[in-house]
Amino acid sequence: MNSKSSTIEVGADGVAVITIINPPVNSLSLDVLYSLEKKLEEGLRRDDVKAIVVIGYQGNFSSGFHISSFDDLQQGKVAQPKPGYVSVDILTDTVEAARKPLVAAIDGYALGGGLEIAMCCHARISTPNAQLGLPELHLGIIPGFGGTQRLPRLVGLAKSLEMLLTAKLVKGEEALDLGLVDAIVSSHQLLDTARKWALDIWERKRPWIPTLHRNDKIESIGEAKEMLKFARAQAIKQAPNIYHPLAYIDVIEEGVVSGPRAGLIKEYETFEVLLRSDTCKALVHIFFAQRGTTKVPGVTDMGLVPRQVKKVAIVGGGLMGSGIATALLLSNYPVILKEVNDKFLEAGIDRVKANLQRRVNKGKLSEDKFEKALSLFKGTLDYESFRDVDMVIEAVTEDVPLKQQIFIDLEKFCSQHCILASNTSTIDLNLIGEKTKSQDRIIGAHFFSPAHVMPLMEIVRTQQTSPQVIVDLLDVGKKIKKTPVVVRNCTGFAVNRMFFPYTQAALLLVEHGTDIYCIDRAFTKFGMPMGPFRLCDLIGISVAMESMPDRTYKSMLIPLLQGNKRLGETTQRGFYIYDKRRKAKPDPEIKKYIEKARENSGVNIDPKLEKLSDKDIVEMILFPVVNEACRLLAKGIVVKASDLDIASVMGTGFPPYRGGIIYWADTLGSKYICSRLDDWARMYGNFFNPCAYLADKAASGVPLSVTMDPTKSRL
Ligand SMILES: C[C@H](O)CC(=O)SCCNC(=O)CCNC(=O)[C@H](O)C(C)(C)COP(=O)(O)OP(=O)(O)OC[C@H]1O[C@@H](n2cnc3c(N)ncnc32)[C@H](O)[C@@H]1OP(=O)(O)O
Repeated sequence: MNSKSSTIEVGADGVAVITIINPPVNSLSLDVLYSLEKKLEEGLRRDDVKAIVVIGYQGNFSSGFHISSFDDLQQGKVAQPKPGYVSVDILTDTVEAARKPLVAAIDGYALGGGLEIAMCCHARISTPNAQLGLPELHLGIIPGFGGTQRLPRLVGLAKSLEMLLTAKLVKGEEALDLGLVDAIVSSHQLLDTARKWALDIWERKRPWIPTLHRNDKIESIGEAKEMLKFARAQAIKQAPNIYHPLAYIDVIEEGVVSGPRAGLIKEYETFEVLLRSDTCKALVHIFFAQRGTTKVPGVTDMGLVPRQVKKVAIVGGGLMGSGIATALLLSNYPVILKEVNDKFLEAGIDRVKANLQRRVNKGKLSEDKFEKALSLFKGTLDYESFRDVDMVIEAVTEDVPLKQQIFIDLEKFCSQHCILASNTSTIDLNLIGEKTKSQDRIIGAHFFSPAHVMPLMEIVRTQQTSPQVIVDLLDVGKKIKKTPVVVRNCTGFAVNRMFFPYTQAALLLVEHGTDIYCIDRAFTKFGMPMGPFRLCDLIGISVAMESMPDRTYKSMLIPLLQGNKRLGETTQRGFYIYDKRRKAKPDPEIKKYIEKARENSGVNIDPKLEKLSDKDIVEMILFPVVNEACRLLAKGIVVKASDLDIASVMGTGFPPYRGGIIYWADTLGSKYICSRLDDWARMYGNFFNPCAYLADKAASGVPLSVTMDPTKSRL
């Protein structure tokens, strides 16, 4: 059997079973599609075949078009079928219009092109655990095999808009309620039921209506137009910089107004354009970069098998500790939470309960699962119950002697195989473990607040951390649905290292005359969820990199604000003022603080910086971030540039459709970035000095993402 193909097997009942094969998730490469086309034609031609069942190999229907082929198609490296060939010629005019019924038997994933093939069939049978959806939005494209026309005809416009514009997947039961599938059966009954269903259609015992011609679910033109108008306004509001959400609406509208055939044509024409867009290229980069974070040379390529972590203990029930405990409980890990006294323990337990309860209130967790999570959760005031845990995550305040003592105690009480992790965001892990002999099993598990919500986890390894422990933590990370980025031990790791220059550059601009609120606006226009000052108010002002005085801009504004208890949202005042509903409003009073800060630091207003364009604001603040990211690459803190792209997107809110910090920088070119930093360094000081890595890349014209041997770094 070719691992990228499809097979056909005709049974004595006259049903041909066509299996899509491309493990692990049966994505549709051009090879697979061509093979599928041949098998479909064979099934339709053969006299001994009455009906056809389409199924995916080993429990997954298909995860859709093969995303790795996008690059080849974009660059014209492969001969591709004429536009619309798959969508119209094959799926619509051959499969859907066939004189033999086809039934899709869906288990596992039926996504993108996979679900589109299933929707062309005359019925769909699914298992309860199957996941169905059209997640093309995340790739900067629209479906290209008829999904924008068939989904609304199966589930109605409102639901299809929701599924398409949020890339939402639905499970078997919901798919049945919606009308996306026709029956739900267990995995072991799937094939038999689908065969029987196909024969029933052939014998006219069940309806045989092509999906494209169904009109029982789709709204009238008038109603549809209203709904699409609303959806269009929402899409513009939510993502003004990107076009493809609007393309969904335009293409659906064409189908509603001019008929599904016209909709299909507009769909594939639009698909072809979007496939070649910068947004698609950046989002596909993010797709693979995200999956690439778990591939760490010298660690994950050594054939190590993750050991099973059955029970976890958390030390410290504050905001971070309780968030981490929540994340673990939600993935069914038994968790012990340790605190120093009854009062703190109770508060920690209450935080965890409140986190879980909020999920129940939002409909994201059933009462049963809430009870199950709580039954796995225990509090303690000593280390006695730590003897059988497989992993401990320390999450106490950033206090070196305290953490050192905790690790001494952990070494005493935990078994020898137990992973000893710290959630520190600033302290050297070697220092934390200095007083133990367990350096090989000490590792950083740096979560971002709120830990049960934020998707990123930095896994920090020291020179001594064993690869086995890294592999174990990567596995736990996957199970609790975090995207891990493995970093080496250094000040601030990857995310905070990039975050420091971000806030400092913003403060430098303000002290030289740029308006705070103009800066924040420029960043929301750029695509960040909020600007640097609004973010500072939300998370509290970050500690400067004292250990790097050569590139620390010492703002006088921060101490002034802190001195007046303007600490951000928590005190209802910071760079903004906040009402009771935490809505931010610019505060004219802030001017007084800025003037005082200028006076204290002896900085004058620079007329050029007073009226910077949005583009210049973004560059003056983000190029120092790029510069710091280059230092991380030069030092080998991360193994590949794409890890920083993921860290920036998931840790700092960098817009994914710009591909992450280094990807974005490479679209502008290192030469341009370096020359601008050089200019600013001359005008505003060392803070902007380009590092050797960046300067080298600029001189040689090599993209920043091409990493060099860290041992040769001049940093
Ligand atoms: C014309 C059409 O309308 C256009 C399309 O169909 S575009 C494609 C639409 N489909 C998608 O966007 C689905 C993308 N895939 C996913 O979301 C997830 O992979 C999944 C939910 C299917 C599975 O998730 P999970 O179990 O966590 O496994 P995950 O690690 O992501 O995937 C397993 C492997 O399959 C690969 N893969 C998954 N779907 C793929 C696809 N559509 N194309 C190419 N590779 C794919 C992954 O890159 C990964 O490869 P690796 O092991 O070398 O890193």
